[in-house]
Amino acid sequence: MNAPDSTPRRVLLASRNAKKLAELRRVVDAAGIVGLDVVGLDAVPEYPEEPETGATFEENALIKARSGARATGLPCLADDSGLSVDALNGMPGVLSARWSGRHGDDAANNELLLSQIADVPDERRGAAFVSACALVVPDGTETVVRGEWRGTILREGLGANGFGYDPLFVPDDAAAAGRTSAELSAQEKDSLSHRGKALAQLVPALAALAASD
Ligand SMILES: O=P(O)(O)OP(=O)(O)OP(=O)(O)OC[C@H]1O[C@@H](n2cnc3c(O)ncnc32)[C@H](O)[C@@H]1O
Ligand SMILES: [Mg+2]
Repeated sequence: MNAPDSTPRRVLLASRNAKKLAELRRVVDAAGIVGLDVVGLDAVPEYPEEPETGATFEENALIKARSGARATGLPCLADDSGLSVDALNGMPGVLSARWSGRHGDDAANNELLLSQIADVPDERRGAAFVSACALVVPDGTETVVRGEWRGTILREGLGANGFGYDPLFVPDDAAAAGRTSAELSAQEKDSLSHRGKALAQLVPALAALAASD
């Protein structure tokens, strides 16, 4: 067991998306795991990142977590996530970050998505945010989990919190009370979101890591 005064175990969160990174860090911190020191990519020497070529969120999360663990020798946690729209057969899916052709251009991605489903009636505007989170430990242990968050896509954006497609997404949950994900507080989003649900399943593996030598 890790004695309370022993050196905390460093864990790398491998994301280049500052807002996603903040969510990952918040949820891991809120889990209150004693003995973990969660660091971002700015705390480690730069390493070449492999392209996210996987066909699934799980494959991409593993690509990111494996390359971080291999390059740094640290346990590495990565998220691959996106929005799967029913009327688009699950797209943008793994292409969510670059749907408009410009990686990370949230406004352009949202605008393109809205135009693509402009003719889709309200009752068929269902979608799910999906997050796969992978934890890879340099000894070879790999854990991959998935969380999903169902909701409906609006016809225009509302709210300024969160990131990505949040202004367009009204969660099905009664607790959201018809607000978009960009109108929820950080704590409300974490308690309902795909990322919150995925990370909750990783807490035992993270706790085991913190307690290991
Ligand atoms: O790969 P990293 O470096 O972590 O950062 P990224 O932004 O490229 O992340 P992904 O490849 O996983 O793509 C995720 C995209 O899906 C969308 N997305 C994921 N989670 C979201 C959320 O909670 N709210 C809104 N949009 C989200 C958003 O467009 C993200 O850029
Ligand atoms: Mg990415």
